[in-house]
Amino acid sequence: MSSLTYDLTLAGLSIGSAAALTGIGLIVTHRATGVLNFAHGAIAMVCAYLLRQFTVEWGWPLALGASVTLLLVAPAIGLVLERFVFRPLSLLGGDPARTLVASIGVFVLLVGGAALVWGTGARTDAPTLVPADPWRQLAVAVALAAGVGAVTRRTRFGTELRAVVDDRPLAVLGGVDADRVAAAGWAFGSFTAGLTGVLLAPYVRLDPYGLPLLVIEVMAVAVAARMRSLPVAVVVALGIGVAQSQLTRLHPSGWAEPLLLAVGANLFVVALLVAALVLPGIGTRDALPRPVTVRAATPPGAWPVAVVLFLLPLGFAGSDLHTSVQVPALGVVLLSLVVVTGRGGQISLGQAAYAGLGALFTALLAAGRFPGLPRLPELAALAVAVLLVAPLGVLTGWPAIGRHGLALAVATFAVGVGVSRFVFEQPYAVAGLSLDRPAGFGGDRAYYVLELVLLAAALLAAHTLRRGRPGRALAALRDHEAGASAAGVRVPALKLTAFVAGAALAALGGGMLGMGLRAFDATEYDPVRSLLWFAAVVVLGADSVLGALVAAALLVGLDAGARGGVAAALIGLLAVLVGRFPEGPYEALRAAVSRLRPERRATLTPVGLGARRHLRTATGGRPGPLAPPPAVEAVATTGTGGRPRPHPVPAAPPGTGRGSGPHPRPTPAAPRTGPDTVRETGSHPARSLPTGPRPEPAPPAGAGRPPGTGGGPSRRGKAGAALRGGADAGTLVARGLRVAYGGFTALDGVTLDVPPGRVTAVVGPNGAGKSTLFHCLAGTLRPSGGRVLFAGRDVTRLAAHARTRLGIARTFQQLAVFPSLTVAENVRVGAEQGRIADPGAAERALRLLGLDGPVRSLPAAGLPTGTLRRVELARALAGSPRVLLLDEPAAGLDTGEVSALARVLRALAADGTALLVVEHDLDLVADLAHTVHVMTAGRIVASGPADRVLDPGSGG
Ligand SMILES: Nc1ncnc2c1ncn2[C@@H]1O[C@H](COP(=O)(O)OP(=O)(O)OP(=O)(O)O)[C@@H](O)[C@H]1O
Repeated sequence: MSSLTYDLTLAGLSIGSAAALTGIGLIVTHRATGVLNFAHGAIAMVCAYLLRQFTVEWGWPLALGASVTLLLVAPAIGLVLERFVFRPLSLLGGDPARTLVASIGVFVLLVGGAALVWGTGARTDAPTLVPADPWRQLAVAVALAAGVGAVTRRTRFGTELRAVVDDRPLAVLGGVDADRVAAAGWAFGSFTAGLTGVLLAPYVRLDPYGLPLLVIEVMAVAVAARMRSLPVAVVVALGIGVAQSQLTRLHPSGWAEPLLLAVGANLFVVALLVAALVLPGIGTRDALPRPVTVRAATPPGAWPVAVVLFLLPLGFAGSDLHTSVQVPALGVVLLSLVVVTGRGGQISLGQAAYAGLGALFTALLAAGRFPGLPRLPELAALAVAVLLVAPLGVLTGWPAIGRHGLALAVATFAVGVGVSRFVFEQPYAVAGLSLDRPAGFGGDRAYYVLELVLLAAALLAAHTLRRGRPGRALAALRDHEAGASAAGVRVPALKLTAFVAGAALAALGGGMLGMGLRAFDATEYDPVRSLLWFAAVVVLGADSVLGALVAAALLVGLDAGARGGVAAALIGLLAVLVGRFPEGPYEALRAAVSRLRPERRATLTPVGLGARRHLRTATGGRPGPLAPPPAVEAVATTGTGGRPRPHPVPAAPPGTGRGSGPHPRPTPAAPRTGPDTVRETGSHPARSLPTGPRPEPAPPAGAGRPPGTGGGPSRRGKAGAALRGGADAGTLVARGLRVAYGGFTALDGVTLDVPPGRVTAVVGPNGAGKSTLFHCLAGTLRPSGGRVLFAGRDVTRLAAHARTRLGIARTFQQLAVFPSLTVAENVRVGAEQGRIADPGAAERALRLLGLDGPVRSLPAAGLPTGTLRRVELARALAGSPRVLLLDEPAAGLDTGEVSALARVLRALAADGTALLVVEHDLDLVADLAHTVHVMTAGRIVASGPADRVLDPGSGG
């Protein structure tokens, strides 16, 4: 090996060792606690500053300073974080979105705190702990990895750690002290962070922003190791380190030279992009699309106050006015996060990249340096820049389609870092670039007026995106992605739209910021800003436009007078605490105030209680359609105290499977109830829904309609009838469906028909494959073999939302409502995204399910299960479906509610809808279904009319 190669390899091993340490720390913390610690780099930076403080400022011996820093302070930071930040969150359910916000909060808090204490300037006198000897650094990293590996594999603690990682609740039940495991994970993770910081500090710029970012960039190492394997992390870290070092020998020429040089110098960033965007999402706990925030209530009178406050700077002069110029611009940037994260529920840690691109493109366009475009006046340049940046929103929108939680956080952060390193910091893009304000708006006051106009336009855009149809779809996406898809929301397209709109808004704000400062300054759009802005918007109520404006004013105002870092420290502190107040900052404050005034507590009824109170009023004393009729209610409360247990599910062919307990015998044919009956239920549902015995199976669609068809929910009925053409129009068919999970066959050639006008039921013991079949029909699972046909069309490869739009609606076994939306809005989502745009459909569905009283205006959050089942069914019906798939619709309902549900379902079948019910409650199935299929071990083992299949005595 030539001496240059050898030297470069050594240098690379040195960098790689530091990266390996970071990877080890991140993985250990993640494994012990499930938290991807974004604050890792900030802890490293704080420890580096502390060691410098002890040795350089206070003159301590290096060994003492290093011991105190690494063995006392660093683990103590981890323990404090575990005890006071993350343990309370894990007690609240350990929602990854909230722990992510908290870890970003810690990052921002430490960075802000360090800036406050040590200033923002870079230090070049950090003490050298381990001389620039790569072998020693490598030895440290390898020894640590080996030590952790040995502890994990060989000790009791390691067993406990693995138990907690596999299943925390189960481990706790088994006597493992999960808090102790988490505390040890945090202490060790912080120790490695500290070690990384003190090792790196002498060789890089030690400043509050740069070092943390440098450390967090090497997160690629841990992501590439799937947050699990320490040896993989170490090997990847050393490999990238050495490769990056060797690449410095290359001297490419030609047009690609600057880019290749940038890639060579930023190989960890390239690795982060690859690991975050190409590899599948990390971890199993990252796939929770729960909202980061709830709907924030706007305090009364807040808007007029905000308007006055935003007009106030017009009376300022000098530096105050000059500083104020940043507020509207930052407000616009933060509005982009309100749309993407607040309303759409999509974590975006790369928003500064879009803001920066907005400023950069504006500057390039105004300077006539944008390839292929002429020089433009400033305002036109800003407008064109917004249009150019908007489609780049797919850079983060595309990963969001398949990623949630942590995986999405890492992917968007990676994009932000990539843009920063490969565009903003490259001389070829930004050298000699200046940016002026539009002609006529050169002065601060005039420019501020222009900004207010642009802010108003951005507010209008944000308002449009948050209200009305797109706003409801976005909120549905945020609240329950699968539910939104089932309601017909085109989830992938909507995510892309949200990110594109977010990119456009951020670009506008970024351009305004650049013009305000009269320069493109890359540090204004540093990836750390993304984290700060994200935290600021989340803590001030992510779905609140006003919150974004307040955040902008706070961020600019706090940092203007005092030392830099105050705003970051405050926002960080709030972000650390925000998970404790899931109801939102304003509500938390209101609740706190109310605790001081006990006599007013009654007015602060929690949503659930308030909802119930309203519900009683909503039904006006008369039971809704799914509420028990009085007689049943009396039995339910005085008799068995609940509904009778369902019969055991038959596991064998007919004639042997039915339980011996009493059950309602399938009753003889009754007069058919026509759709008119259903319509009448709009006003008096409980009384006018068919209460008699099960109606005769309706003839197949197209084979003639019963009298009374002309009425309707009946516009729906008519539309449905018009669309139902031939004999199999509207029939959902499964043909030879096969699904295997690994080597286990869950569906083994299942074939069945779900014809219009009939209730088809699937029953079977646990694990028979009913849910798997249901998922194949609904489009949430693609079978490995067989086909799903609807109205003669092959829909096997069609996504869930596309099937909904064709007319295949579904409900969920676990409720899938949108808690932040009102009952009426929940149902409207179904009507707006469904098969046919029918403005009256939502109202009819609300009436049919008895949700048209005051309950319609209540948020779904906290309503009782019975009501929410009605909401879900109403949402499905509002899309005017031709097929309705119901997964255990009776789960959680009491006897009266089940009877009422059965009446509604019968009426729907009578109206020509095809119904498939997967149900454990055989009484309900016997009462409702025309055809029953019995499943066992992935196969249908018996099929036929309900009375024959379910009743052993009937000799079927
Ligand atoms: N994602 C999965 N990975 C591996 N196995 C799975 C998965 N989902 C289901 N299974 C297995 O496939 C089989 C069928 O499951 P499925 O949930 O479809 O049954 P089911 O009849 O709906 O049961 P239940 O009535 O309990 O809901 C079961 O043995 C289950 O353990």
